[in-house]
Amino acid sequence: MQQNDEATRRMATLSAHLHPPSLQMQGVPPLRRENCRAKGGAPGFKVAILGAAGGIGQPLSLLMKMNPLVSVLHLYDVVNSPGVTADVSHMDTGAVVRGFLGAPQLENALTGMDIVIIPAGIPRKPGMTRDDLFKINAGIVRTLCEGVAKCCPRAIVNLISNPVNSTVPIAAEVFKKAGTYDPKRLLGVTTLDVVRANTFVAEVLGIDPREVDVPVIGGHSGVTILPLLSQVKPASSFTSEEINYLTNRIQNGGTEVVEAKAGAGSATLSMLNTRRTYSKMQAYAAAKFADACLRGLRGDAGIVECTFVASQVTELPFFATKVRLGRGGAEEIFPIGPLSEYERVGLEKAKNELAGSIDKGVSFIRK
Ligand SMILES: NC(=O)C1=CN([C@@H]2O[C@H](COP(=O)(O)OP(=O)(O)OC[C@H]3O[C@@H](n4cnc5c(N)ncnc54)[C@H](O)[C@@H]3O)[C@@H](O)[C@H]2O)C=CC1
Ligand SMILES: O=C([O-])CC(=O)C(=O)O
Repeated sequence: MQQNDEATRRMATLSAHLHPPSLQMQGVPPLRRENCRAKGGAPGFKVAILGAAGGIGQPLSLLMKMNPLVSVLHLYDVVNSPGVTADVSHMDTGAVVRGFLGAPQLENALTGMDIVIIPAGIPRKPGMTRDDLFKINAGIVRTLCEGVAKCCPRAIVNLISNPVNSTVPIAAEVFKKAGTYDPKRLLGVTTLDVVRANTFVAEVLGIDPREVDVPVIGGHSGVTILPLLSQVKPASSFTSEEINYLTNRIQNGGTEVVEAKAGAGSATLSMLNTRRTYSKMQAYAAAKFADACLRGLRGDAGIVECTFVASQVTELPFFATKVRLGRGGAEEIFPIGPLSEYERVGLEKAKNELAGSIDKGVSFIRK
């Protein structure tokens, strides 16, 4: 019996070689690819990246392929996913990689996934706001989330596509319509705001950024990005000049990169930040946030990250705060905590702008 299994596995491996991922994507269905997992490959989670051939998608695919918690990695895009898939699939790490190209292959890309990461959509050019991306990205996110609702309704969704303040409400409405909405499983990725805040605060304090933890609440655009400098760890005090400088720099970090790239896109590399380590190996853990979700799914205790999520901490239906990630997604949402007067003023501005962006997303689906 065991011999038969081994023979089947070898045949499937050979068949996979004769029909590599790039060919299968042209219509040849994968032949029992589950038998092609590297021998001894650890069991893990199934992750799909939608928009895998893009500026964020490509390095994210690389890092997810290196994440020991991932056993199956599906790379979907409307262009160039065969090349990215062939390339990434040659890495000698455990995850089995499969590629999917274009709308007819979306459902296969999504079926059975535990986590779906969505960086699909256009990025900003200088002079644009994130909201200027709504026209194109809203429709992209709607279609992809309809696929999620149909094919992997229990998956945890990490939504990266901008404007996050509107695309998360869009996704929620799509899932509500389909009857699959679980607010704990829909997470807008705001980790980059925390990453920037940690970096810029560390620069001011003259300490290692890995030792700094700055909660960033609200949303992911301009004044909706509200760093809580009064809650920085290690406990630190700042002059009002420093508070102004840091708040503005953190709120405009994305624009700083868009302008420096001068038309060639927005932040991609800093999206892939991680500062964790796995045993002896440096953790190439994709976006820090996806890795945190995977550790939550595994059942690790004490996984806390900021994310834009359905929430009751303010009167708004969505708000970014620290949450505890677990097997069910955002299992606990932490309160904002005590604010300085400067932050209280900032919170009102953030809520005003967020309310409009959330409504815009909701009406896009309800109209
Ligand atoms: N949440 C956050 O912190 C951040 C969000 N972003 C956002 O992430 C998005 C992606 O940025 P980049 O990777 O730099 O852009 P990019 O243009 O390099 O890549 C986007 C990819 O999405 C693909 N795509 C377009 N329509 C698609 C569809 N219907 N289905 C699947 N894939 C599709 C494109 O073919 C392309 O490969 C942008 O909206 C950007 O604003 C960027 C940085 C940070
Ligand atoms: O600014 C942009 O357009 C991309 C983004 O969300 C960021 O870098 O925070």
